Amino acid sequence: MSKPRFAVLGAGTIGCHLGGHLAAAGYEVTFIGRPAAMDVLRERGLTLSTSVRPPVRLTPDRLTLATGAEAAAGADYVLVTVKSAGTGAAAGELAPHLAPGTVVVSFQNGLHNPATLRAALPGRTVLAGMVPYNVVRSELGTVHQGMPGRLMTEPDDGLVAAFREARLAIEARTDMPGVQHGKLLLNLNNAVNALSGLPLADQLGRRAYRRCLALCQREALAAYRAAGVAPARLGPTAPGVTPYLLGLPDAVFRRVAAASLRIDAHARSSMWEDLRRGRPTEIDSLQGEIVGLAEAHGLSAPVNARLVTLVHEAERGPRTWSGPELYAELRAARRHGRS
Ligand SMILES: NC(=O)C1=CN([C@@H]2O[C@H](COP(=O)(O)OP(=O)(O)OC[C@H]3O[C@@H](n4cnc5c(N)ncnc54)[C@H](OP(=O)(O)O)[C@@H]3O)[C@@H](O)[C@H]2O)C=CC1
Ligand SMILES: CC(C)(CO)C(=O)C(=O)O
Repeated sequence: MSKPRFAVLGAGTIGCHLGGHLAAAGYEVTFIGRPAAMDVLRERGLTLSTSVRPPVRLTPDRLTLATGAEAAAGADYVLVTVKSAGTGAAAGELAPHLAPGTVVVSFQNGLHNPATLRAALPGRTVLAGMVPYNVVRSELGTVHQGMPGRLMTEPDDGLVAAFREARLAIEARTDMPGVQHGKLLLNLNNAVNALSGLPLADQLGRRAYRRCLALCQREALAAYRAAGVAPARLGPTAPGVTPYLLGLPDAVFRRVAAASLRIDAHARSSMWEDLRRGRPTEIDSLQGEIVGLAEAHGLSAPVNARLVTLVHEAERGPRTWSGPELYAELRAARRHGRS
């Protein structure tokens, strides 16, 4: 049987990581991205690095590069890896070109991307996917995976087989809404990390920042309870226990969380990368979701709301926050119920 063909719509950090592994394994992959990003790949090729394996280098002649969604025509699988705010536009661009039966997989953070794609792409199969680990663009043409982890997707045998052949660990899940809500709890750290300006390992090693995340997660868990949402357990601890662990002193936390904190020194949240590049962030799809969910159920989420405000301020002019400063700011927001 012939190998399935792939297209990646949104060939940035995650798109290059996923598409690059598939291309390295001999799959036909069309990378669709912005002209400037595709120029870099055309000149430098693509390097996939980690701290644990030798890098994989794809020379430019091994990359099929495009800048328009029409290049996805003929793909069996289209991996959507644009930021959440770009999903509606990407879906509209794909719609005229995808044959019935094409499988579209959202490997994005946030809760609503698969639904947005389904609404715009009738007759195609849209699957929710999830990337649990961090990838950063460490230098031009290089994407670096900074921690281990297993991708997740709604079941599709062909997709799972191809990813596994490409050495992308992946698990088929039948509870993707729970997975997405569990991932959102982890993504509440994106804002804390972005405002800290620190690598993830360093930031998570500091109790004051972890306490900021714990405040966010407590509000989120209350909103989930009110909404009847059961977040999936994605790590060694149950979501309800995590805020407690986050508050432990540094030395104790390091011992307890050692297994889940195999994060190398390069790893940063995708929101940090957005702020660094002067791009809008996904804050409205992360903390913003918690604020909306809380309000819809008669609750408030002032800590998450304050972070929405702080990150929008940082989009206009970055500033970094020390852990104690940010924790004091968020506690004040909680006390006064303000954003
Ligand atoms: N990076 C990470 O470690 C992780 C990211 N994720 C999630 O994965 C998703 C992708 O993130 P990431 O890879 O970091 O984002 P990037 O911004 O690096 O990549 C997306 C790329 O797609 C481009 N793009 C947007 N719309 C289109 C379009 N219509 N046609 C062509 N290109 C387009 C963007 O350009 P432009 O900026 O000009 O719009 C950008 O270059 C997000 O939802 C993120 O939260 C999940 C887990 C980890
Ligand atoms: C992996 C994680 C949680 C943190 O880097 C992420 O999803 C992101 O950066 O967007």
